[in-house]
Amino acid sequence: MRTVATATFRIPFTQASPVLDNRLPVSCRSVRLSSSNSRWKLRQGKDYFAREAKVQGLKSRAAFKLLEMDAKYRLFRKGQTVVDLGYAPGSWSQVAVERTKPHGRVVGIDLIPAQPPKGVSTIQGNFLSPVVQNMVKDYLAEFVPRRVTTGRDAEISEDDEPVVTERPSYIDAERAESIDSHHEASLNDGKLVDVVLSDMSAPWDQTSGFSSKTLSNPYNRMMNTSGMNFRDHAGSMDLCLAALKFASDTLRAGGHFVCKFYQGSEDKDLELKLKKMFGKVHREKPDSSRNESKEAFFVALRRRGDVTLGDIWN
Ligand SMILES: C[S@@+](CC[C@H](N)C(=O)[O-])C[C@H]1O[C@@H](n2cnc3c(N)ncnc32)[C@H](O)[C@@H]1O
Repeated sequence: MRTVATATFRIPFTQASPVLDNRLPVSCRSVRLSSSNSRWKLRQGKDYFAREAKVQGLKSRAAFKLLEMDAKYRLFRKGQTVVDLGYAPGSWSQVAVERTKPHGRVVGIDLIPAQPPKGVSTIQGNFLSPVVQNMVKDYLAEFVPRRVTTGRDAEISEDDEPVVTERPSYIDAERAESIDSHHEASLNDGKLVDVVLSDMSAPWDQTSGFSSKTLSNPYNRMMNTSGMNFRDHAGSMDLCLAALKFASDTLRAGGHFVCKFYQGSEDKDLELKLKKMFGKVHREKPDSSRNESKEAFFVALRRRGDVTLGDIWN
């Protein structure tokens, strides 16, 4: 698998951009009023994270949201399998490739066609469709090698803190390992994914610029909120629930789940569901997420292997 050429990403935690000048030149002011597209471009130009993404070769400023969450919760490890739902244009996938190399696997799914970032396998389709979800599962079953899990060995990485325990006898250790690995194998049956990410949000319908759209620069079709809070909230709940169902089928015990949502009346219910399936659940609003946006993220850590969808849906 190919890997991203960019070295390490820097995470700016403080919004160091200078105070923006409201007194724009007349030409800019007229552009500002002309179309939402131009407004978006103008805002991106002034945005610290958007500029920094360009400098660091990241596909979009969204990368910094995931980098912040990873810095706080250590979501990734070397060699993991990551599924990135709504990956386009691909900055989260870039982060996942970087953090899981070498030997990591990143699979991205998106509605719209986009150039996959280096090292990422992608599927184009509507993730709300069961056909597309099955396609992703088939892809994983075919291309992700089953991890040979011997007791706790497979979970230990060099990042883990050393744990000092009393050594059991050889026979006890063999017996415990066999029980552990059988139990774990049955819990992880068909579950091949270590981290499920979802940054999905419904793209705007494209109304202009059809002739100038390219695969490598699809971003302005992905400006993602309708401006109607309830519609954005309800749409994001559907996408999060689809992502959670998928995670329930594919995420290994101990795996992590991150999903974007637009805050509203139903997010508490989603949080309760997540709390039943994961050891710890955090609500996050990263510094790089725009203040004026109602977007936020659930970071759900350590999937409980014995909890199924039936247990959390009441
Ligand atoms: C904010 S963008 C994701 C940005 C991405 N995380 C990055 O870092 O580059 C949201 C993406 O979700 C995708 N999306 C929305 N609904 C979807 C669905 N039902 N199935 C697949 N992708 C979807 C959109 O096409 C869009 O590309």
